[in-house]
Amino acid sequence: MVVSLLPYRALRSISRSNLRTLSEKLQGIAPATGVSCAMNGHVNGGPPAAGMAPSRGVPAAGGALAKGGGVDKAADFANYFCTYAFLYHQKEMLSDRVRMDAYYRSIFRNAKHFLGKTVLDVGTGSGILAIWAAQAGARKVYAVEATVMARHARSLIAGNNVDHIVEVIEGAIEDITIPEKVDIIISEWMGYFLVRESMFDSVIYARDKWLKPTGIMYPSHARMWVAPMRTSLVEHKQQEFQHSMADWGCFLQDTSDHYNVDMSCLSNPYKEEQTKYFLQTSMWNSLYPNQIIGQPVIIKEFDCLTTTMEEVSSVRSSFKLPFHPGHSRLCGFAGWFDVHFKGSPTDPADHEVELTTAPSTDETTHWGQQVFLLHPPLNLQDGDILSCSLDITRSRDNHRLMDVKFVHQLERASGEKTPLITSPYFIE
Ligand SMILES: C[S@@+](CC[C@H](N)C(=O)[O-])C[C@H]1O[C@@H](n2cnc3c(N)ncnc32)[C@H](O)[C@@H]1O
Repeated sequence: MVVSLLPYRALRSISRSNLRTLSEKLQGIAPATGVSCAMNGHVNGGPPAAGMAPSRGVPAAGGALAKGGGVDKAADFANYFCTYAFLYHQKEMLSDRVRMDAYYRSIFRNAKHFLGKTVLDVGTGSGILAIWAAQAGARKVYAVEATVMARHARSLIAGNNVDHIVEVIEGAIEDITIPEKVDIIISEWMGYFLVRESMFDSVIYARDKWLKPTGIMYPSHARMWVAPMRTSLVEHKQQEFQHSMADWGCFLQDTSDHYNVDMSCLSNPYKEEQTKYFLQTSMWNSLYPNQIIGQPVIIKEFDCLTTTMEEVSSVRSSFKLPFHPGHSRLCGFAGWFDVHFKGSPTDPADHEVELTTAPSTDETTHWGQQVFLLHPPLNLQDGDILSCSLDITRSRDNHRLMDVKFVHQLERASGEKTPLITSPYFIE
């Protein structure tokens, strides 16, 4: 397994401008392997350098799906769970102040929900949410963690004197059993653009099996957002792609001259591979609000109490993106999410709390935003509206990664419509 030396979560402690510079540098130096963890880490992790394990959940290429279509548990464990077993990785999440403050406030400002209640923490990691639930007055907390991080959680929980309340259970939520149904399910399950990692599945599974009919979900709601954006990354990625193809040309020549083999029949598959890697894979970025050039729209809302597996496994949405006046170029789309802690309809929160991962100058999160670049960018005129449909499904080879299809068309103020464009992307 590849362990990240400079995981991007750690960069929370680096100033925002340094983070940007580092991100850009690293995006420029990683080799285009086209496969494996290195590719995932480079493209999506933004800051992590080539060969480093990608960040949140780390699904590597290589497939977590078994031949029959079900999840291959061993591969899933090796590809997805592996990094969550490292303290450095948990520390990066624990250092995300926006994330931490939101969960902390949601629990302690709504302590009435926890007082004397039973709680299930799905994916307890270090045990932080379970500890807070106990400190807020829970009678019993079941803290379930699939990886050996469960052992660290156990000692952290004992070290904070709540081991008489919190019981750590090492195992996947799908495989374990607890002796009773619970009043609250708490979990931090959100991946990039909300759905990457597919961990919400496990929370839904836990809810359907272990939550009392009167139970409450923490968080209770989640939303996915999309907005039009501008960025110089379009040129940057185009240049990288052109360099890579020029290098392929030299390689063909050298191989022919020195080794007498004509490799040109591989040119098309190579180009396809590089196109996917440089131009079609969405990127992690921490955008400034002024890079958003139109009104963000909510493309999907989930009520965590009622959402089904089917609803999360494929997200389809049609929407219109209006632009702020004065922008002449659309470089792509930014995607992010927020979650809310509102309690339940029968037992609403005293204090609703929001955790947002929207572009911000100071309230940045380790999730950042996912950027989907347009190659080439679209020329805009004032009054244009982009009519879009978005289709997010799970990757055929790895259910924790996503395939995205954007279909879009400009509607001019004059009523004229440009041809429909279909752009495929991959969230890796
Ligand atoms: C994003 S981390 C959150 C950790 C901790 N709750 C926090 O907020 O800092 C998600 C954790 O859930 C665990 N996890 C993911 N899916 C799980 C499953 N199906 N069963 C048990 N644990 C799971 C991962 O190993 C990881 O430690």
